[in-house]
Amino acid sequence: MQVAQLIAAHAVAEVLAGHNLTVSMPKALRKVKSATPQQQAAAQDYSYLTLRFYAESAAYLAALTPKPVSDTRVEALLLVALSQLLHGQDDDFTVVNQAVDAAGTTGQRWAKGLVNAVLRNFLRQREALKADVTQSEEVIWNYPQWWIELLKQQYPEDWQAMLAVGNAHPPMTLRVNVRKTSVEAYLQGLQEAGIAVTHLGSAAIQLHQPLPVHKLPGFDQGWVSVQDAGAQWAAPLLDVAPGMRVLDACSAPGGKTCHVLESCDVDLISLDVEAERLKRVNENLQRLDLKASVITGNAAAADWFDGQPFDRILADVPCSASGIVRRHVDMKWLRRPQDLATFAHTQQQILSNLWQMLAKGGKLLYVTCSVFQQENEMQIQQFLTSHDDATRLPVQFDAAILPCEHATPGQLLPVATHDGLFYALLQKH
Ligand SMILES: C[S@@+](CC[C@H](N)C(=O)[O-])C[C@H]1O[C@@H](n2cnc3c(N)ncnc32)[C@H](O)[C@@H]1O
Repeated sequence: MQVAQLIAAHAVAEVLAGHNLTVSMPKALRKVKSATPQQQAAAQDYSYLTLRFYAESAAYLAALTPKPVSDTRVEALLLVALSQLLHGQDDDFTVVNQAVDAAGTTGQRWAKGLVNAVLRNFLRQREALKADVTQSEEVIWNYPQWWIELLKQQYPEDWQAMLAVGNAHPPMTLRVNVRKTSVEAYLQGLQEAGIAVTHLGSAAIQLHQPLPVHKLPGFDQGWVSVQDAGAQWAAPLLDVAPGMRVLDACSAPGGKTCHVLESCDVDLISLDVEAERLKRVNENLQRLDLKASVITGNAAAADWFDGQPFDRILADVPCSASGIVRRHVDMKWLRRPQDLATFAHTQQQILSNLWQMLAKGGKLLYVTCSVFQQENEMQIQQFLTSHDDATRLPVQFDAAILPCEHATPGQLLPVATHDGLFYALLQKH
């Protein structure tokens, strides 16, 4: 899998230079056109592994090299191999040999010798180095220190569990499209296909092992979608009724838009600022046999609005994604503490603008996939102080319907069965 290590190194180097993995990975795959699907999948796994345990691998690398590695791709290759040696499944000597071969293709003549020396020294000195390397919290938890401090301050009881769950593999959860089939019939189909699952409640079914979607019974026919169980709270909390005029203001790729439409016949506008991402909304609507008006527009502006107030508005606003870091492992290293104020400002602008489009008596559901209170509770408190026509309604997570462990008012903390999300329901009077 030297090819896989090389692709992962390309992707990791890009992330460390400040680019998202969702952009970096396809770019890295394009660089090595000869990669087989198996090598591409392994490259994806290696890049996730490396970014999940980046602080630890980087600390070992610093301890093993007297000065920083001058070539960023060779440095990334070493980080990939060290992560595999620390946390991967492959045999140590295979990892080292493949990394040395991969180094030979980087065009740096010194790279093979360096990679060989660093990795073999690691295998020899691993135990001796461990005590020095694993001193800091950054290395113990594999998060930046500011992130650890913020969670400690905001969640004194739960911060360790939250950090640990963010480093675990995310679950793959399905949502049955109850317009096309029943949950019972779909569970039966999964059993017949030999796919082991747990029915979490309502339309949410968790796979014991992730699968490519096309291997799921009826996926192409729209019987089922992939959606985290925590995200499946949005549609019921929005409390829609037939015929209502509904806006999903930040809708792409359309998970919540489709869930709302599966649950009720409403007149729904699916808005997003990114036209490219809206293509996914259209694909999902088509696959699931659902209808919405899909519009490109800015939720913080009104140039797309026809002046008819909405009965319900879903504002699943852009955020730090700190509640879904196990799915976006690059975010731990790309986010900066000052980003929270920027997100909070954008969220406030979107919220205030959408509020004007809500009918009297209407409800707005504010959602983030963040655990940071600047984007959540503090945001809503600030909104309520400046909008005296707003009442906050209780958000009732009923564990008998869907899992909601560790829920503080509106805040689902990330746990094994669901992501970390925040919900606030506001009514206009
Ligand atoms: C958390 S994602 C939404 C996920 C979606 N609700 C779902 O369930 O599939 C946030 C979305 O907000 C969009 N967005 C960011 N800023 C926006 C703005 N000013 N107006 C509208 N959409 C925006 C992003 O393009 C992104 O698709």
